[in-house]
Amino acid sequence: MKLVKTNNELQEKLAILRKNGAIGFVPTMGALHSGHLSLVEAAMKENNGVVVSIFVNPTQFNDANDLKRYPRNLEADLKMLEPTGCDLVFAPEPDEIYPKPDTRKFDFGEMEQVMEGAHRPGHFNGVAQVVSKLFELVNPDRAYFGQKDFQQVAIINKLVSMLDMDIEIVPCPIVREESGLAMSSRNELLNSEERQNAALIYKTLSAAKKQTHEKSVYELKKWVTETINKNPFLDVEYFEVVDEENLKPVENWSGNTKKVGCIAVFCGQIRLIDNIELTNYANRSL
Ligand SMILES: Nc1ncnc2c1ncn2[C@@H]1O[C@H](COP(=O)(O)OP(=O)(O)OP(=O)(O)O)[C@@H](O)[C@H]1O
Ligand SMILES: CC(C)(CO)[C@@H](O)C(=O)[O-]
Ligand code: BAL
Repeated sequence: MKLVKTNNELQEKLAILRKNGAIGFVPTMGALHSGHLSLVEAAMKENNGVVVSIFVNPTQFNDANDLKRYPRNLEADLKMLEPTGCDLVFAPEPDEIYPKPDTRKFDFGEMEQVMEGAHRPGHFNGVAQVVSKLFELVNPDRAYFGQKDFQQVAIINKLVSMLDMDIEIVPCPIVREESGLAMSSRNELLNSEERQNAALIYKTLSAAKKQTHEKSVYELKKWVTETINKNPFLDVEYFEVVDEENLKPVENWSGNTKKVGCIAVFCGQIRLIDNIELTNYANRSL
């Protein structure tokens, strides 16, 4: 495993790696955990060379405090990555990615006007700026993204089609702590009491999944929000039920496409997201 910090070094090593065959790419913001490692493992299975990037991208943060306190620990990240056998770790400084300010504006239409897009203005524009830049630099055959960031996967799919990039986007399942809490770098910022209470988020989503036959979408949204808000550590920012394919909020359970419940919850100062597939009529034997 080789650490590279500049684009020149990256291109030099990539030229050698590419001779072996397909390149898999895992973009991250570091503070790695088993969720990230599952993406790297998937990439290792399906490609001949694997590149992981570690870059806390300033342009996707809509909250300056969130950026300031975002956990960073390159040394620990490299220790975690070593046993995966990945080939290259690209950990650039901001100037390497943004030699001049990136003023590009991406238009994802309605897809970015809900959930994370609505509550984190400019977030997906920043994600698109950095991911398109990283895709240009790494030029991978496949890129791996976690379904914890459910809306992000849809945005990235749209990005590659908008930019006509020949990159397969591979969505990977959510990895959870034993308590059910979705693994997230931001979990490191929770104290132990907060972390214990945050487990209620997934517990409630799992219980909600069992109630779609007896509650309307409206009733379920109300129940999830009230159940979580009863916990003094937690404050729901949104719980939305959307169509898996177009991310449009749905008002009833009908239709053939999957419905996904997506949530953002403040646990103290820390904002956590999670989601669960609520219905899958396509696979249900009626
Ligand atoms: N629990 C998880 N399971 C699967 N994939 C995950 C998980 N957590 C993060 N990922 C994925 O890892 C990639 C890098 O994410 P990122 O570095 O932002 O980590 P993170 O844990 O999501 O951090 P945070 O949510 O605190 O920003 C993204 O594609 C993200 O969806
Ligand atoms: C894709 C990504 C690495 C871009 O900074 C980030 O949004 C993330 O970690 O999910
Ligand atoms: N994993 C999403 C990155 C962010 O919260 O900015």
